[in-house]
Amino acid sequence: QKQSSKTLVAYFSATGTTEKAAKVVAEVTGGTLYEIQPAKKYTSADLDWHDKSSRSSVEMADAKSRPTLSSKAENLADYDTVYIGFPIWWNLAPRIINTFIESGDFSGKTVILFATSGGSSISNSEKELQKTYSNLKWQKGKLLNGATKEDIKQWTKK
Ligand SMILES: Cc1cc2nc3c(=O)[nH]c(=O)nc-3n(C[C@H](O)[C@H](O)[C@H](O)COP(=O)(O)O)c2cc1C
Repeated sequence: QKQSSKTLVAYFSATGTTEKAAKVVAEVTGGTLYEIQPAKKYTSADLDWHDKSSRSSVEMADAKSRPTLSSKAENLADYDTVYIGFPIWWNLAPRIINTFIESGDFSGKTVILFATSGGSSISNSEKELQKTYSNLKWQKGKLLNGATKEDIKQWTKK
């Protein structure tokens, strides 16, 4: 178990889809699964993207929004590869992903994104995070909509 502790699979999931993908990523990489949890869980009203005043809309409209984590991020020192998974919101990563990245020391670690969405590709979310945190050692991420365990195995091998 010791050598497998080198990969962390951190994910945020509001409705469980990204969580399913994250579990497979952790399984095939032998990584440690870690849920990024907001201090205040998102209700379905919070997730209503048709409502401009819903919590998710307000957060996504504000690039500086940093929703609070329920606990301090996992001790990153043990890991050299960190996968970060999220649902795509507004063609971006939810702001809590920014909170997570800013709460830990990722220097020297390989950071790899994955996401699920209703159809949007990961490109814009990835581009924006890579631009904001240009000091990190990024490796190409992947949209895992409908990905099988075999697909994920092939991708994580690279
Ligand atoms: C607030 C909000 C905004 C969303 N914006 C997008 C979007 O821009 N593009 C897209 O393809 N899907 C969008 N979705 C759909 C989610 O990305 C998709 O349902 C995802 O798989 C949910 O993952 P989860 O169950 O892990 O939370 C949005 C969902 C929510 C709640």
